[in-house]
Amino acid sequence: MEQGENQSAGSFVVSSSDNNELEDLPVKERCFEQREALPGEPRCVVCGRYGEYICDQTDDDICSVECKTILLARIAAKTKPAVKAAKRVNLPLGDESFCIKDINFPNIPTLADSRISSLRTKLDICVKGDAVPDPIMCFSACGLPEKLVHNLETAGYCMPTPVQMQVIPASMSNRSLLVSADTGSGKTASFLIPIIAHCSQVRSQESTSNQGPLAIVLAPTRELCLQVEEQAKVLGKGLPFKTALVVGGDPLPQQIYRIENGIELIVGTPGRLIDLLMKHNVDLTYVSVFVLDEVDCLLERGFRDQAMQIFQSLSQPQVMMFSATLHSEVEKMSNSLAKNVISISCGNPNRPTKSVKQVVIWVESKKKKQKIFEIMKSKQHFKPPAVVFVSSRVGADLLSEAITVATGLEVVSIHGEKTMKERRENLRRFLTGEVSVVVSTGVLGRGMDLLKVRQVILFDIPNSIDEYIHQVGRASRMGEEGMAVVFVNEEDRRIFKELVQVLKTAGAPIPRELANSRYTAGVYVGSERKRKLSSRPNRGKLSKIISQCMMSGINSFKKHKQDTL
Ligand SMILES: Nc1ncnc2c1ncn2[C@@H]1O[C@H](COP(=O)(O)OP(=O)(O)OP(=O)(O)O)[C@@H](O)[C@H]1O
Repeated sequence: MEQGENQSAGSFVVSSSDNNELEDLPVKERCFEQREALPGEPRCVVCGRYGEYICDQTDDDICSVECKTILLARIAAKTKPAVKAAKRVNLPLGDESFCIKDINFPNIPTLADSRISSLRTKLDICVKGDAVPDPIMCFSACGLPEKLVHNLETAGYCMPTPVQMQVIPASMSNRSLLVSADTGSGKTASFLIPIIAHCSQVRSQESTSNQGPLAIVLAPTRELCLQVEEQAKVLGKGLPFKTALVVGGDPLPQQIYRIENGIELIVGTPGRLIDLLMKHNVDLTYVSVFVLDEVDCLLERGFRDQAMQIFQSLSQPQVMMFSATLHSEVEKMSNSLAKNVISISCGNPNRPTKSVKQVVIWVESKKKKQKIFEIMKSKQHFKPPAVVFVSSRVGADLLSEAITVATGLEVVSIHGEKTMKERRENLRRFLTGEVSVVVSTGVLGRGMDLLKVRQVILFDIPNSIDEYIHQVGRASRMGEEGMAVVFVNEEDRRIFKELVQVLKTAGAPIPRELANSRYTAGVYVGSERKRKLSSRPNRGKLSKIISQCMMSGINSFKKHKQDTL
């Protein structure tokens, strides 16, 4: 692993020398003090961390006194106790401190403030706001329904990611949230888990015959909505929790029919949801949670009015806003949507995730096609499955055909002009491994969890550095290492300054033409870059790729009209 890479995952991983040191230490009191289990090592049966502590009353491996208490409580109840859902409370104004405790295990002490803040530092979590609830260390620690905890385990979620550790308790205390965290860090589950807990609690307690939706998740693309709804169904399985997908391209009557038959969560794109609400009378009285996923995109011109219109039809819901890229304007706008918002930031938002190696190649537009063919024909450089991002719909179709002709690879394209059926089918073929390359416009750039993808190629660099961060992020999930190959030339000068900053921060090589361009004037790319380069163990390989890729190509590849999300 290269220096500085894989920090978010690295915070949980210890080297074997750290390992020996830790094993001599006394029994850990709290589960977060324990390290992650290395492959083949015993795991704590409660939280999945290293199970170093053997509890006398059982043969199970346990990591700490905290998890021992939980385990003993479970044993005492003979079977696993039915976990009661946490009560959703409205905090009285001026309340100084509030902490989510596991109501099933009240004997577990809460941490002192100083230890909470050192825990947050350790997890790379920053919070802003009044009385922010403490982070949780395991899913069973904040009163989630037992079935939901079971579904999480089945999905392979042994323990929460840092963003989930902080967002879940904050959300369950009914507060509105503005959350920024790295791409691929688990933001989706961080809002779905509290939504599912809330919906199933309401439905199991409800005496009225209300079957209207209780929560709405808005996202900017159909594919992202599809993915979020799919994940919601997996996590909510077996609970009184049904979902409706409201996106364009699918028949509206079916969506209406589904909602009329009773659902808890609507996942939709703003345009189609507005359309549905105008044409049909959906009772939104009980919608108490409103999520804006990719909020910076949803509050941009184009989506903003629609998102606000939907928000205004709700009665003071809890608002949760998420993105890997957030700036001050969004923060200001978020305050107009909700009061007393908690801001949570995890890892390194507003930058490409450290897990992705960025290889920027200076290549003239007319040589781009030849360059991508060279990469895809090279066993060394091509790491399928791969996503290729382009700026136009026509470009996506032309390039996918050209790659097939030049390399023999089967390639599909996805963009806004295809029918929903085609988009679904092409995404399915790519995700199931039937085809190894997808050429896409920005529609796959944000939020898409393309699990096996470790390589993205930015054939056309996007218009903004934020979209760049999201597209690069498709090459890594949960801290897995990936690579982004980025084609750049003078035509992309609008983004040069920010791109150079981003590359400098990541210690990535900067092509000579980019470093010397007058459009990067004012951005220092001198010795610091050299120092960073020389400390990278793979620099030989990287510079070889760059020099190879700088060799020329063939025909021009026309830019076509910009695709919109
Ligand atoms: N606690 C967990 N344990 C294991 N895997 C998890 C956990 N939480 C989420 N994941 C997995 O991590 C991957 C990334 O999660 P997710 O798509 O929510 O990231 P994200 O932060 O929304 O990224 P992006 O900003 O790119 O949308 C998914 O495959 C998800 O299933």
